[in-house]
Amino acid sequence: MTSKLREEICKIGQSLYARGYTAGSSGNISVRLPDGGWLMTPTNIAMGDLDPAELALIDAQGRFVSGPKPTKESFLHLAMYRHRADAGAVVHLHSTHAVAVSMLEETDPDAAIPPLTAYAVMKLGKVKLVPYFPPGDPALGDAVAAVAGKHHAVLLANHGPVVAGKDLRAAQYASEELEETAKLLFILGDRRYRALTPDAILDLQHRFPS
Ligand SMILES: O=C(CO)COP(=O)(O)O
Ligand SMILES: [Zn+2]
Repeated sequence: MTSKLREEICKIGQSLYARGYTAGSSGNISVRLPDGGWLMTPTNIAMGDLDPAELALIDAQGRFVSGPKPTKESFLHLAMYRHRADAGAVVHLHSTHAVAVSMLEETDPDAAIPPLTAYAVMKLGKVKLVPYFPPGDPALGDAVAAVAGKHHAVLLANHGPVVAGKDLRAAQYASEELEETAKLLFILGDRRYRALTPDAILDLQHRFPS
């Protein structure tokens, strides 16, 4: 069970890295274990270089158990889980277009990604913009904790998205949807566009309850 999860974390990390969803040593992944603990990616490693035997194990109390030193954003992941009992995995990326959206003055802090497509609405809900704090700063965890109960997808200002899902695939798919929707925003640029109407959004929420 754990070995399958370890392989899945690395496979998805490698896939995200290979397709340019996060670069350098940025990004991290965590998965909740059946015993209440977590597997987390190590700090300072490219997602393309993840090794199933080299993941950090954290216990149900959030204490480091074994493996390499976990991501410096471990408290940020734990903040998401603490406020989302349904979350089985969290993905954090520095995906380029989403980071760019996080810096735009015009970005709505309560709905950072507009409802451009059905999948953006279905996979993300309303994306909350969280103010800037340095990576690894505990204040970042507090800021995410404050909004995690209402938002499973948040965008850290001048940094990148943090997305929780019921399992790792769900968190991956939602993270990709966030980046692709941010990319659409820039493709549209200054042109006037039609986003989904409130009625269309309600209809999607009814058809695809999260
Ligand atoms: O994205 C990152 C910091 O925000 C990467 O940090 P880690 O290498 O510690 O996971
Ligand atoms: Zn980061």
